[in-house]
Amino acid sequence: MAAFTAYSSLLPRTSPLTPTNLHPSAPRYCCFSFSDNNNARIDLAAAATVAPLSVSPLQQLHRGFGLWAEKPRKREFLSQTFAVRQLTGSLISAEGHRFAIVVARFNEIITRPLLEGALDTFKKYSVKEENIDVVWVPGSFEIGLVAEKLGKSQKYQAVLCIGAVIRGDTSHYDAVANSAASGVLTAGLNSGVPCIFGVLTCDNMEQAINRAGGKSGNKGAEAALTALLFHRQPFFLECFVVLYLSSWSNPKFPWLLQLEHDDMSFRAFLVHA
Ligand SMILES: Nc1c(NC[C@H](O)[C@H](O)[C@H](O)CO)[nH]c(=O)[nH]c1=O
Ligand SMILES: CC(=O)[C@@H](O)COP(=O)(O)O
Repeated sequence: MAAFTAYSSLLPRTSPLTPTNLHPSAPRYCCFSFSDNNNARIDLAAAATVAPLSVSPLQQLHRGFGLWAEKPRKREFLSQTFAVRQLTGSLISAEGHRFAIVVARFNEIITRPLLEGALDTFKKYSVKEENIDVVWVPGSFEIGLVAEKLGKSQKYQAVLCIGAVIRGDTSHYDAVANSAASGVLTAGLNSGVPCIFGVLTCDNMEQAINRAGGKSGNKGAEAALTALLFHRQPFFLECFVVLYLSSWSNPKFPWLLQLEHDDMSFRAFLVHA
């Protein structure tokens, strides 16, 4: 049970708590799936009870939004947040995690060292080579399309996007750079999987060289670190529960969502200030 900390990563792809047929008074059944710290997936068929938090001491204690998990018998406190929430990712070991990298061939002299920087970083954090898929695309303009497909495949914890857009004589630069940025953003939003923006947008080749392992570091390595950190954000878990609750509950009332399972119970609370 100790594996379920605030840093447990809920896989956002799962969790069909269907708000359509919910009523606050009745217990509901749902399927909840998340991973422990070793990323072993655990699927819980859980009974979800949703009830108003009418008890005022609880309300005072838990103002804001938070969640915790506990063993029914031990009441072991695992994670809880109060009105001021601090959500961080964890950077311990990413062994067993899978990542995809989409990399643009255009300006390969820059994108290849960015890719190598990313691969080095993944290796440092124990991501196995066989758990990394690299997909080459013609240019940065094409990255978003492929990133979205990879994200939607639900095979990866994050999709890292690498490219290098270098200014020429015309306004073409702006079109490619902006499309790459919005493509990667859209891929993340549409797939629910973190799509990390590791696309350089430089005024000249010198700036690009400096950022591909030169005097300004390696932005591919930095982007890989972001992928490692971001996919462990408990944010996904909380975000999901908030969406679920807010889709039907009356905002004037606080609610408690409780998911019961043989081994543990999992609760989220939402108390409007
Ligand atoms: N000029 C740059 C491009 N241009 C190519 C486009 O990305 C795209 O492949 C083409 O327009 C076909 O759709 N790509 C880069 O990654 N960097 C550039 O500087
Ligand atoms: C992305 C670019 O700006 C570049 O490759 C295109 O150069 P140009 O504007 O000189 O056609």
